[in-house]
Amino acid sequence: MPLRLDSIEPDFETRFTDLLGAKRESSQDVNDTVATIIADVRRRGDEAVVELTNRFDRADVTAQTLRFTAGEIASAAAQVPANVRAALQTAHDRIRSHHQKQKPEDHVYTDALGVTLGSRWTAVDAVGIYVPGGLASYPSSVLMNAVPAHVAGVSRIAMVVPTPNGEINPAILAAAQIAGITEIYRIGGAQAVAALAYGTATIPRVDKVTGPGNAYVATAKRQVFGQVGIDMIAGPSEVLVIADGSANPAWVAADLIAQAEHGAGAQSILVTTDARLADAVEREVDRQLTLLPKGDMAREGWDELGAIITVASLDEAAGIANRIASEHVELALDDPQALLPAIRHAGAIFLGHHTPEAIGDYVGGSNHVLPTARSARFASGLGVLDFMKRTSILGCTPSSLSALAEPAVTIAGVEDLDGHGRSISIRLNH
Ligand SMILES: NC(=O)c1ccc[n+]([C@@H]2O[C@H](COP(=O)([O-])OP(=O)(O)OC[C@H]3O[C@@H](n4cnc5c(N)ncnc54)[C@H](O)[C@@H]3O)[C@@H](O)[C@H]2O)c1
Ligand SMILES: N[C@H](CO)Cc1c[nH]c[nH+]1
Ligand SMILES: [Zn+2]
Repeated sequence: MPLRLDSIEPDFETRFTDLLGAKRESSQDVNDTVATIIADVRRRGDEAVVELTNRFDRADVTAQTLRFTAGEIASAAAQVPANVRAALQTAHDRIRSHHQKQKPEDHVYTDALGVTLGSRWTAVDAVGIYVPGGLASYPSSVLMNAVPAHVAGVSRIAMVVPTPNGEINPAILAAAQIAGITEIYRIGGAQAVAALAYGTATIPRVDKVTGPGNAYVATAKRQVFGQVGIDMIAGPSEVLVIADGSANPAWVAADLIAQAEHGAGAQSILVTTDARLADAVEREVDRQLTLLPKGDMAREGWDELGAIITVASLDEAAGIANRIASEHVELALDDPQALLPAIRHAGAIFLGHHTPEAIGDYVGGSNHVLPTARSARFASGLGVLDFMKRTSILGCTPSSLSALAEPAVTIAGVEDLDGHGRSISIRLNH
């Protein structure tokens, strides 16, 4: 049973706070397990990666087979039916055209004192993209990671993907082929993140690791941050649907189930102004779960972390959505534009009855790698800028240096850094 809350109940705040705390990206157990795995990979390199991969994925790899060969990629991709390839190509092209619009421009100008100021964008040299593959397989996540990296101009893209029982969905490799990825390793979990961050004999280290994954992957990214860059914490999926009486309960239920089926830690929440809709959606979820092959997994998620919250107004619904800061927020309303400005914290917002979140997972064109676990309060979804960095440019002439010297030397003095002051004053009148 999902949690049922009504904002007029006296204990609402306490129960809502419990709900906010319920979805923890990583428990102490996961933190400890991940720290041990990372330390092991740093110490023993390939040997640890192979051992952990065979233990967690039952994959039967050796250091020699960690990397897919060009022949393996080509023959797996060739097995993919033409309609699947065409669908992946459509997704690729739409993601690419949207992400091309995110490319930032350099700018340089000279201010009134004659100081040249500017910002220059350059790509990260080498990135590791994580494609999840434990409970489900995600060809779409190959594209969501690889396309913005290419658009940014990254020269080396190394992809990792777990192969449970030694198997890979050929569509993963077809997506990689479409996206032009050739360096692919059969590894997942914390050991893959550690190998990318620290490097092994077989897997050269990268500068940044991106991509979604389960709690082990999200925690590993958190732990290697600093050694490498990371995009964000993109852990188990979430959706929050804001609906009023205009919503179709069957459609809302289908969207809640779609996130719950991502498995462990996935969370689906409905916030509605209409008590009758709340009851109808709860009944619909139960009915539809019996129709799905993966209904059991989705039911587990719905029972464990699902919630239906009844509120008095759409403004109140927006306030609750902002406090939860969900990965996805759907506005299942006749006039979604009216509420849009009020939603400030969300990884992605889906407008109106005809925009199910799943269309964004695949072919909408926007990125599905999005911040989870309330990190949308401060983080954004994956995009071209995640694969670039900005360098500032500064240039003084003799006269602009003279004009700025006095305040600069003064500040150096109050910081008691005379060497700084001297490096400025030594140039004056030259
Ligand atoms: N936020 C996003 O943008 C986004 C996008 C797509 C998918 N997702 C999420 O990605 C996740 C994919 O999870 P998944 O499990 O299917 O694949 P995964 O690739 O993330 O994780 C599989 C790996 O987890 C590790 N693992 C599993 N159990 C372990 C244990 N007990 N100890 C140590 N390591 C262990 C193994 O190494 C395994 O290879 C889902 O939670 C889904 O919601 C998020
Ligand atoms: N909803 C997931 C997180 O945004 C992404 C995904 C990929 N495939 C299906 N769903
Ligand atoms: Zn999804």
